[in-house]
Amino acid sequence: MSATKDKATMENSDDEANIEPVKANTIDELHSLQRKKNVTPNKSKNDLDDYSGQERHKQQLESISASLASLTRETGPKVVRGDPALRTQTQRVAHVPHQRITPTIAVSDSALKFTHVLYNLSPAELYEQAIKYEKGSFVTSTGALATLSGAKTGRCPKDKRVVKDDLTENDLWWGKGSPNIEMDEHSFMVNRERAVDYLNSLDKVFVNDQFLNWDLENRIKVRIVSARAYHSLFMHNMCIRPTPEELENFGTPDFTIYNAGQFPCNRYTHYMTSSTSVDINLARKEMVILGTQYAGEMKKGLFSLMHYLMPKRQILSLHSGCNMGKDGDVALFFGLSGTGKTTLSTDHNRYLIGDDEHCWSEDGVSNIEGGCYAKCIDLSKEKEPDIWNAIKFGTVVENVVFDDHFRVVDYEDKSVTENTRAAYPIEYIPNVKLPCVGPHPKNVILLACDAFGVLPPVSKLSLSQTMYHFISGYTALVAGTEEGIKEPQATFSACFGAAFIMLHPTKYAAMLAEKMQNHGATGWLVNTGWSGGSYGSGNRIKLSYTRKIIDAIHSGSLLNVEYKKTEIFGLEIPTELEGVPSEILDPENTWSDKAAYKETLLKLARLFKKNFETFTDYKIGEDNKLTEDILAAGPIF
Ligand SMILES: Nc1ncnc2c1ncn2[C@@H]1O[C@H](COP(=O)(O)OP(=O)(O)OP(=O)(O)O)[C@@H](O)[C@H]1O
Ligand SMILES: O=C([O-])CC(=O)C(=O)O
Ligand SMILES: [Ca+2]
Ligand SMILES: [Mn+2]
Repeated sequence: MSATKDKATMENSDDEANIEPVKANTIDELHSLQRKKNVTPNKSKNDLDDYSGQERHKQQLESISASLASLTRETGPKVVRGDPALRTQTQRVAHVPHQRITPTIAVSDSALKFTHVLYNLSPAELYEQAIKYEKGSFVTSTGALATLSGAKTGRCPKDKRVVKDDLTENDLWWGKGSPNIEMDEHSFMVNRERAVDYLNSLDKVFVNDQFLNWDLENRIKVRIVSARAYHSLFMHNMCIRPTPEELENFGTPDFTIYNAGQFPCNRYTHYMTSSTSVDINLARKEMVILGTQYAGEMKKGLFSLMHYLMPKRQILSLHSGCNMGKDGDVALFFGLSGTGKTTLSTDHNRYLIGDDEHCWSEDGVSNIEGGCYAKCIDLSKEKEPDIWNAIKFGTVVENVVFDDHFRVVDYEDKSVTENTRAAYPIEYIPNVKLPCVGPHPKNVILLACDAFGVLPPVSKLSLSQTMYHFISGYTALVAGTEEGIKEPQATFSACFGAAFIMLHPTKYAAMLAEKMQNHGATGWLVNTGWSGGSYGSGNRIKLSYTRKIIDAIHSGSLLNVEYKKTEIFGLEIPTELEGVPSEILDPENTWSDKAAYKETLLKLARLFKKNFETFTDYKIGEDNKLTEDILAAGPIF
């Protein structure tokens, strides 16, 4: 060790004459040389040098200040760009001399301080912020940023509120089964003020200006104001990232999220039932988050917004994955959480358009997002190589456990939660389709993870069956996976995303039926759940088998095989499929106890029937015949 050091010193002294003297007098000056100025992506080369650059910069700060404005005080806070802790940075120079107002009686304490705005920071900058200031932030062995989302490790649908006003009273779906729990405008403003005051009380906030929807004609500009680098990096990955030019001309956002998740709502506020509240106000084009730091609330809040805005433009919003084959054949993958949208749309032989949220317009499909949000529990390199490899620098991994020294993530560890997640930019998947748009779908695949083990691994659906299952939105997961065997829990979630829809499910269903009819798409029901018995006696269908099934759907080969009809559900099932043992194609074969099979099948059929009762009074679109067909397409017993 010391020998090497001596050698190095000697070599250095030999060369000494050739070495330039350090261009700094102090260590701080040396550090300041490390960072090149004016190469931040959101400044063009002449920005800040010329008048228009300064003007744009000023407008941007004013816009952010307006976003953060209190509605009971007169003005927005004084905002300035840059991290208050970084003394040597150029950004520290306050470019807002015009805002130097003398305090008057109407100005509150928060208007006397500057709120530093960290505007569209890069992943590297956000890593530094997270590691420095947010407990539980670590770099993993593959370079991802591990974070903790706090007490909430999943969404809180019971705490979601939507403002009921003249605009939304008739438009939206309210009441039984609806995810839209009402609140009034005043209570929204109470929560908004609380969030804004909290954010303004901080030294710094993160602001992301980004886009939703790859369909340029229907792109939505969103601004996310948050207090955590974790939230900013998550949204950087999940929304569409603007180019420097697009950011410069961003202008006023169409929708703004105030994420004050560290701070609770006040339970004495009308309509609040816990200290968590996730509030959407469509008229104000705003969303407020209090009392939960789970980042998925932002992603799915924006999805709710799209479920309102897009149908108004005759565009169908879909809780689905989407990919495209080499020949341009597009498939949609609908399904509730954990049924395989991300896993199956990420397919090494196909182009990924998106894993979770899409739009289907007159022109075809488009992804709403700029990233993917994959479940990580039990993630394995050989089964899901593309997702595995996407967990690298820039990716946020939430609530995973890793070893103390090498920071190698143990994907099997559920110590924090079973809902561990990775959020990465979509281009981290090698065969992504950029821009994330495609032609009209050829196949519409409905995924259900049936822990009862009675649904066939694959069935071909008629249009009315597709609509019946789309409106039902069935899956069955196992409640507690640890303490012994528990009964599977059936979940019905209309349109495979009842938590996010805004209008009545039949509105989306009618649009889907029309689009599928017009474009000749085929519907399929794929069970990614149990086979050979219910949870406890059977096993989850091997992912490799499901992939073979999906391959046969994509290639069209499954259209040309022999089918037989199942009893009760009346599903058309293939008798043979290459690469999949024929006996598993009919679930009845895989149950040793035939009576138990029949009983479980009937039990599930009754659950379907009961769930559908709420929809029997509704007409699907203008077509009476279709409505009748859909009602007849359910289980018969
Ligand atoms: N046969 C199978 N088919 C699909 N997924 C399977 C299968 N067997 C096991 N899995 C596992 O099930 C999970 C499916 O999760 P995935 O992330 O794809 O859900 P998702 O539908 O995208 O849900 P969300 O909307 O919550 O993101 C993965 O962890 C995957 O490894
Ligand atoms: O929103 C989330 O937390 C995860 C998700 O994609 C879903 O539940 O559909
Ligand atoms: Ca997913
Ligand atoms: Mn989802």
